[in-house]
Amino acid sequence: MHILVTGGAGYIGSHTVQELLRAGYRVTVLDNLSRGHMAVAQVLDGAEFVWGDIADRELVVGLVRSRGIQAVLHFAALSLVGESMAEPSLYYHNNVVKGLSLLEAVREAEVPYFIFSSTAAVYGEPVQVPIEEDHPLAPTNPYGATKLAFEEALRWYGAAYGIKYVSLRYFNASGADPEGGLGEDHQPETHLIPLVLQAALGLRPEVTVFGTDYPTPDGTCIRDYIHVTDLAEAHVLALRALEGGLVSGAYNLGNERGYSVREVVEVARRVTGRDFPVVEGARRPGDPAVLVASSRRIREELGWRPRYGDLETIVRTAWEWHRRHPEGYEGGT
Ligand SMILES: NC(=O)c1ccc[n+]([C@@H]2O[C@H](COP(=O)([O-])OP(=O)(O)OC[C@H]3O[C@@H](n4cnc5c(N)ncnc54)[C@H](O)[C@@H]3O)[C@@H](O)[C@H]2O)c1
Ligand SMILES: O=c1ccn([C@@H]2O[C@H](COP(=O)(O)OP(=O)(O)O[C@H]3O[C@H](CO)[C@@H](O)[C@H](O)[C@H]3O)[C@@H](O)[C@H]2O)c(=O)[nH]1
Repeated sequence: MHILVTGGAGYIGSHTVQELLRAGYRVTVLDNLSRGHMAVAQVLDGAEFVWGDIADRELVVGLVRSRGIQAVLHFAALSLVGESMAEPSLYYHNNVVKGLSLLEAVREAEVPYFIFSSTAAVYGEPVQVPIEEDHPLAPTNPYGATKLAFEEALRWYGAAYGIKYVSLRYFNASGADPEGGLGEDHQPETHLIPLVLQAALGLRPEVTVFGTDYPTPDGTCIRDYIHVTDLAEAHVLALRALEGGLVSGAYNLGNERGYSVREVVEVARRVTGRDFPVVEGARRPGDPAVLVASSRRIREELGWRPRYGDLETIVRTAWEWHRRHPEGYEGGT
């Protein structure tokens, strides 16, 4: 089966392309490189890379028809909570307007299967933890709102046009390919674990804790960190399940265990054996206090089992990559 992966030059998309290739799928990546890395193509040399935009409907329809594509895995998006609060227009345009254009191309070319990268941010501030899939959907930031808008469009397109889909609601993706070829490299970096590791490498003077007055045991935000390879494997499972007749729907993906910002810093100090300055700062607008998943549904229905579930392992795999690629992909693969 031939798969189109949008955003496959980015962090989670590239790790998923690797798992798809290992599982024997043929893969074409579509990425406009607005946030991704051409160097990923050297690591994933079994995949075809096409430089283009998801909103280029003619290009997408042409790729689907010429390659006989049967499934689209849609990672391409802007995905930073803070940036979305400052620039909602960017987020509505890229994630919703361009996303809908992609969906139109998928409908026109009659692609049967679709997997969407959704997010814990669709839930907003949890009314109960761990969060199950039927938790109210009330995003607290434009990023989550745009992801929810696309999820809903997909649901209605699925019902009306017969597209079989899965929306995977990831919690905090982290870690790096344990075999060392792929890692996390965002420019600028805003994610906690790579920032902490860059501080441990001496590439940043300090780490700032965003908010110490949250209603949590140590006052800092709690998140559920999930290894990127475990996420990637969930896509392969979801794809196989769709091929086997799975009913469309949404699944959470997290480790069902929350860590505070301070706990992440402590784990990073232990794993790296290095100390670095940590300063306390203001809250970052749009951040919910606690996000912890229940992944019961995907475990029970698709048999998903995380292989790299504990935070030390997650941070260790990320550390291995950052140590070898202090300047990210631009420093060479
Ligand atoms: N990183 C996380 O913790 C996390 C958590 C939940 C959900 N997600 C979702 O997972 C997906 C991937 O996240 P990531 O961290 O790998 O992000 P990323 O920025 O590393 O990758 C996104 C890729 O999409 C590409 N892209 C963006 N807009 C495009 C467009 N219009 N046309 C073509 N390509 C385009 C970028 O160039 C980039 O390579 C996103 O949809 C994100 O919302 C991420
Ligand atoms: O310098 C920093 C960076 C982050 N944080 C905190 O660390 C936590 C994690 O932040 P970050 O790594 O930026 O991830 P999130 O903002 O939680 O968002 C990620 O996880 C979401 C799902 O939970 C996804 O939807 C998003 O795409 C993805 O970026 C948050 O509480 C931040 O406030 C800090 O305290 N200091």
